[in-house]
Amino acid sequence: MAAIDLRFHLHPAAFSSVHPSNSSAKPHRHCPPQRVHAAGRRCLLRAKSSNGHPQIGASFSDGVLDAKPSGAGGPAPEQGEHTVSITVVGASGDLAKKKIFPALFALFYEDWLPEHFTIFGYARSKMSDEELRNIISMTLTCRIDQRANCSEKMDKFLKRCFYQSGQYNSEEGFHELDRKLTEKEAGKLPNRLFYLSIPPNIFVDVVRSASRTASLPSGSGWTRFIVEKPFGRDSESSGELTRSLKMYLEEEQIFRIDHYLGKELVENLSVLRFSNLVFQPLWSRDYIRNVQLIFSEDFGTEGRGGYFDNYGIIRDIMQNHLLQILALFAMETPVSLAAEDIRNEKVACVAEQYDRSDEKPGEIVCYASSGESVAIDEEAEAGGRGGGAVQGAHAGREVVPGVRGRPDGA
Ligand SMILES: NC(=O)C1=CN([C@@H]2O[C@H](COP(=O)(O)OP(=O)(O)OC[C@H]3O[C@@H](n4cnc5c(N)ncnc54)[C@H](OP(=O)(O)O)[C@@H]3O)[C@@H](O)[C@H]2O)C=CC1
Ligand SMILES: O=C1O[C@H](COP(=O)(O)O)[C@@H](O)[C@H](O)[C@H]1O
Repeated sequence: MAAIDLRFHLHPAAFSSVHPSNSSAKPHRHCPPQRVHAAGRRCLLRAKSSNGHPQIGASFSDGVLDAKPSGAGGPAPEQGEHTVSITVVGASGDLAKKKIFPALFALFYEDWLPEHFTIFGYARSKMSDEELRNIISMTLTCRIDQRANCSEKMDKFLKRCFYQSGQYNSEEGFHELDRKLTEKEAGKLPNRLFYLSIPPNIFVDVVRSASRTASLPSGSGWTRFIVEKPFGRDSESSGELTRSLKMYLEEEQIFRIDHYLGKELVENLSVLRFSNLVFQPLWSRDYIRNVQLIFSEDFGTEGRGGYFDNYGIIRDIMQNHLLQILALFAMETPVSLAAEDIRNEKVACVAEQYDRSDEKPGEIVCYASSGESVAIDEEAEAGGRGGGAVQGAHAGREVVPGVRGRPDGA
């Protein structure tokens, strides 16, 4: 069976400016991390997101789905019962089935969803509410610590799930969705979230149609959109995507998601680094010789062939998921855990790799599939070899926009 195996190799010299071996070279900025303690639950890092909402909160725990008045779409009313409607656009797809519905169920199971909520699936495929429920129920698991009353909870959850079929680029389907959402909101103070679980080439169509017909009027609750990566295939198309989205939305309404940042192991990386006196002094090129971030899947491209042909596996997971982990691993201590400060340190760290590639020591080496090393370099970029698909056991050279490096000895 074909497998995908990408390695991200970080040379120790990457630490050189980040953690100078001569500690007098740069004053060390100390910032103890703050954590949010959710009663009875694990500790979460508190980080403010770039659009003003708490970063963890932006993943549903506070201010987003608990329907407190906040966010774009006008101030939500202060009093009365609130309700939140979550529409998963692309509900028939892989991500929706594998991750989004199970994640929503996990939130429901742990009582993180507000009392009044409704979930809608939206896609072109024709299906009834019952058919959607059947599909969803196959992937729901009680993956949480306590599994008590799991099937009972699943039934309750599924009863709150509905389906609306429609096109992405026409307003008709979204009109009908709006009608059904209004019916379910039943006079409560509404808030609406649209999760775009669709290929990126139709993001703007959906935002245009949904914002015109199914978003809440100003003065009512908020309307927000979660956008999945990839955010374009290079910086030009990424800028174009943002400009297009902003024709219909305020920045505060747009939430860009990288689900790797929500993985417990990745979240814990910051805790491990900045909360441990044992590790802090050791986290430098003096003590770490080699770091490899390995992305490995034990299955083939499955339904992703067309997508990989357009974007490539490197754009799919490397210049987002793996680069984020690399940055969290190698960045200098941020002045605070506000998202802007973390982002600034990540950018500095990645820019450092870029700047140092001419001096040889800073390097990012990528191995695709069978272990063949893939240099991310300017020469490849100039040659225009971008975005080839990684399928089966062999991979071509690919270009990561804005990142370059060299393999050992090159
Ligand atoms: N799959 C994953 O694990 C992850 C995916 N992502 C991102 O999430 C998004 C969705 O991914 P995924 O669910 O895998 O994608 P899918 O290819 O499964 O597409 C989702 C749905 O979109 C509709 N669709 C697919 N292709 C087209 C098209 N060319 N034109 C119009 N509609 C189309 C289909 O629904 P219908 O025909 O019923 O309308 C499909 O069920 C992508 O941006 C991807 O990069 C991010 C992280 C992980
Ligand atoms: O973003 C993506 O990630 C998944 C892998 O996610 P994981 O949480 O299962 O590790 C990958 O399969 C998909 O192609 C990509 O778009």
